[in-house]
Amino acid sequence: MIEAAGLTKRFGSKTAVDSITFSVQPGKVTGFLGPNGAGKSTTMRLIVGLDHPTAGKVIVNGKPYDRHRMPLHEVGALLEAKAAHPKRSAYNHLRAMAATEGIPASRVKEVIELTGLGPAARKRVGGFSLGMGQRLGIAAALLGDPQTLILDEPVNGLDPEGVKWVRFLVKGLAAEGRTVFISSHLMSEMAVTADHLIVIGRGRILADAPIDEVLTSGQKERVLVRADDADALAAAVGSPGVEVRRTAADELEILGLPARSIAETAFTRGILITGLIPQQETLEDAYMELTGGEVEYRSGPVSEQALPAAEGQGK
Ligand SMILES: Nc1ncnc2c1ncn2[C@@H]1O[C@H](COP(=O)(O)OP(=O)(O)OP(=O)(O)O)[C@@H](O)[C@H]1O
Repeated sequence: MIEAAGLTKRFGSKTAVDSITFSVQPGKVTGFLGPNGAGKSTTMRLIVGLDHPTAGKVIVNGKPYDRHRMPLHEVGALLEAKAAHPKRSAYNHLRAMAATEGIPASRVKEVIELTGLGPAARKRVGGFSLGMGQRLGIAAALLGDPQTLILDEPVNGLDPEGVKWVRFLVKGLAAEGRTVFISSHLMSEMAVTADHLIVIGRGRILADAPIDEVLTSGQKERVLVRADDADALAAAVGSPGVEVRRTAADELEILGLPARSIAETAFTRGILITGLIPQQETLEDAYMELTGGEVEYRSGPVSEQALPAAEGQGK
């Protein structure tokens, strides 16, 4: 179990993590979701003692991370891919880690098998793709067969097969009663992987609830309606709590009323409805609703002048 209380981290004038309190329970996958710069990695680094809080505290399995005598057996963490020495082979990297806590070579072989690293295990880590680096990071996290796993964006760089594999792996680990805390900026991934979600934006917790609750909270019914006289319909349905947007000359998007009551209103006013389509709120809509005001880096329109420079980057 992970328990944070008033956890705060400031870098100069920047507050990366702003007095957050939460607990991550064993036996389920808890997703840690938030846009870029929300404070996910910083929180995870605080949990495993790689950074020290400015205020508040966080404990794992009852103690601060660095008070555990055999931390690899307590907490496995994937914090940044390719944390290994580039000239070392994956096998030697894992062996060296294992040696620090007396973990046998047989376990190193096991995690290599488990993470599909087999064919690359003797190759230098420096030549690894992002995906292979992620697999190695996950192998390292699993080495001590820990009760708690903390994985920062584990599907980053993985191919679809790899993404599925991570999903299956973390669900299996949670089903064994372990605590699994996994960060992502992708709602779609969390929706199929996590049982519980903690949503963070600008260092603050925006939601902390079972996944189904997060996905359905704050949803307003949304219906797309086509009518011969859209103006008359807009006037007829207008009331506090109902939002009406004009999407075309004969089309309205109505929020806050079920389709049936729109149809009834139109019927009693003699307005002909030619289309009535209830809209499903997408996962991304739910996510945007939660994090909308809390995004640090917002995409803007790409100007034509900006394009050549952007193309030149990374070459
Ligand atoms: N060492 C540091 N020095 C200064 N600012 C930092 C440092 N580490 C993180 N920050 C800032 O703290 C904020 C939170 O960063 P963090 O990396 O924790 O976010 P994140 O949610 O993990 O984002 P991403 O999804 O982009 O990895 C950002 O504004 C970031 O620029």
